[in-house]
Amino acid sequence: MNLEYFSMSGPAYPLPLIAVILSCSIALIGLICAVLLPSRRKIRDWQATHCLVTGGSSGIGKEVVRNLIRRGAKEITIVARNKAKLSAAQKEFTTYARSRPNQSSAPTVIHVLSLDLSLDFGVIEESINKHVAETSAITNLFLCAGSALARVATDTPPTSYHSMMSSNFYTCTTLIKILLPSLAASGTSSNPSSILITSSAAGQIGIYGYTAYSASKFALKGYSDALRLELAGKACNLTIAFPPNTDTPGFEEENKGKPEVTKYIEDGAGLWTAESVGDGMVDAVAKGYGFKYFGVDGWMLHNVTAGMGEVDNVGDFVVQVFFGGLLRFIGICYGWMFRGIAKKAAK
Ligand SMILES: CCCCCCCCCCCCCCC[C@@H](O)[C@@H](N)CO
Repeated sequence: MNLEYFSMSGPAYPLPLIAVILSCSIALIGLICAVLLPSRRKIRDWQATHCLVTGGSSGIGKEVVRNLIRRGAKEITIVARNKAKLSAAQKEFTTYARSRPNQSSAPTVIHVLSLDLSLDFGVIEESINKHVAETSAITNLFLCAGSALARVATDTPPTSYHSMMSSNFYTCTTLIKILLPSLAASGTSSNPSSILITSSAAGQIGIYGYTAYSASKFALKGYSDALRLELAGKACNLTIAFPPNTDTPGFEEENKGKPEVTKYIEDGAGLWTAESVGDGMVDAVAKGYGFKYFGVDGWMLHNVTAGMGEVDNVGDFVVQVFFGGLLRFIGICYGWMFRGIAKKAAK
């Protein structure tokens, strides 16, 4: 080999050297990713699924159900408390399923289950088991139920911490405890079962006015990081989603009494439609992604808060390993800005 070719003396010579170094680095990163990143299993046959969706009668959950119908899910069970809302949703979804274009399979069968997920574990377990016995085993779990309270700590009643944990966190842990054994057993490598947990962008960053809400959504992140390890080697995918503000009836409700500082900070990430969030979440589940974030802010937040969590694609691996410092710097600047806003409001 003519070493002069690589000498740094001429202006054109470094180029081949840079190209070699770049190709070797890309090959090395590719190799590391291929060996270390968990392999993603796609859901290929929705016609073999029975999806259980919590909060499926309105907001993001409703859009999740509509998306599953369009994908041709065989059965969907919607769990919610309000019987009237449930039966209206069942009617609406059944009509939607029958009118789905390009039907190559039977329309989705819609079941409803009226259940208060804050009840005792035993009561919920009995009701779910009875429903499964009357229908079929649940293969895909979509945990979309939840609520938000936006109050500063001094205005947050102690009971609200319990109610936030109850509606956002325990609803998930209870259903996963009941259904995990059958979910793990029903998945195969060509058609894995799946669990979707809905956290929030406020489950990645503590936001002014969300002491109780952020805490309950952060809890889901810790829980899912631990659960992901338990699922290693099982044909059951776990996806956790971190939506920003979403235009739903629940959002309208939470805005009543929300501190102005909270509104100002969260408005920065925009207001997403329930349809785009619901579709995005089901798409991530279908593709077997471990994490679902929304927009550029979501992308930055996900990568800057990755910590010791798993990486599920090459892009995130490269960003977290090589640009982590830069993102952290941007994060610190955002932090200064949020602090400045809160200080100004305090005055
Ligand atoms: C490294 C860069 C970091 C970028 C930070 C961007 C911050 C964006 C803050 C987004 C807040 C969204 C909060 C969502 C709250 C909803 O879950 C809640 N309102 C429920 O409806």
